[in-house]
Amino acid sequence: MTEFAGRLRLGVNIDHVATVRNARGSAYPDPLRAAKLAEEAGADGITAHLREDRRHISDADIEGLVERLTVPLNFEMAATDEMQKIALRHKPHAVCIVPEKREERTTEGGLEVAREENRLAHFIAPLREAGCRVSIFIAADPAQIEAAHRIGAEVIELHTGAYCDFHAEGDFAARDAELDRLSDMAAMAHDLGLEVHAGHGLTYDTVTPIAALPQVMELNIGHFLIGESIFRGLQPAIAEMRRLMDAARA
Ligand SMILES: CC(=O)[C@@H](O)[C@H](O)COP(=O)(O)O
Ligand SMILES: NCC(=O)COP(=O)(O)O
Repeated sequence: MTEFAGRLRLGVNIDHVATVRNARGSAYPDPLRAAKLAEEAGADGITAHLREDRRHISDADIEGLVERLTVPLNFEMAATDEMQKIALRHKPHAVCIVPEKREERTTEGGLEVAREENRLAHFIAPLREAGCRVSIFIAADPAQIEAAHRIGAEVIELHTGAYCDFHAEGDFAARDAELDRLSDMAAMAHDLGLEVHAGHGLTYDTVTPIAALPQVMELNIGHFLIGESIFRGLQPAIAEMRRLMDAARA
């Protein structure tokens, strides 16, 4: 394993605890309780996506996380004035800028940084000045990585959704080709001085090759872990993901 491949951090995304809560409009299950359990289970951070439509995580959830977490909060948000104001109010450890469409079921594709470099450079500047580590959620595309670097992002998070989807569909040739692209982009981003993260759709079956990429410093994983927690509990589900990540780096 390459000398810079240190301990790979796990960010647990708790969006879909809120999805279950919102299904009935109840107060339970509480995403903050899940976050605290994830902390105890060894999560290195918590990720939460405050969507414009609040379909899962709410403004109150973010306030509770900011007040109660003892590990870093990675606040996922669209590049809108509303979300920028919320981020500047809370000043989370990290902000990850993600593409968002109300009609989507989940994040589709990466942020088209190259298409709106000037706007995004001005958008992230106050977040960086506020001390937030700014990450850009992008597809494995060199133009997007170069643009993320030019606008001053410190981190890029590579979208692993296509890789995971190809695996689930049994299209292993396409999966392996996407994995090669992710590997090449991780190396390119690292060589530019960007910190490299990855996430979306990762499961026990797909995490190992991504965790083995030496430039990747953090994985953000949520939907699968929350689903798996129904059967084995949240902390054991996290522990197994942690075990697989560590084994990939051994
Ligand atoms: C950006 C990303 O891949 C996820 O972290 C994001 O939270 C997906 O949005 P949903 O959780 O609404 O699917
Ligand atoms: N940015 C990816 C993330 O936070 C979790 O994505 P998923 O595991 O819920 O698909």
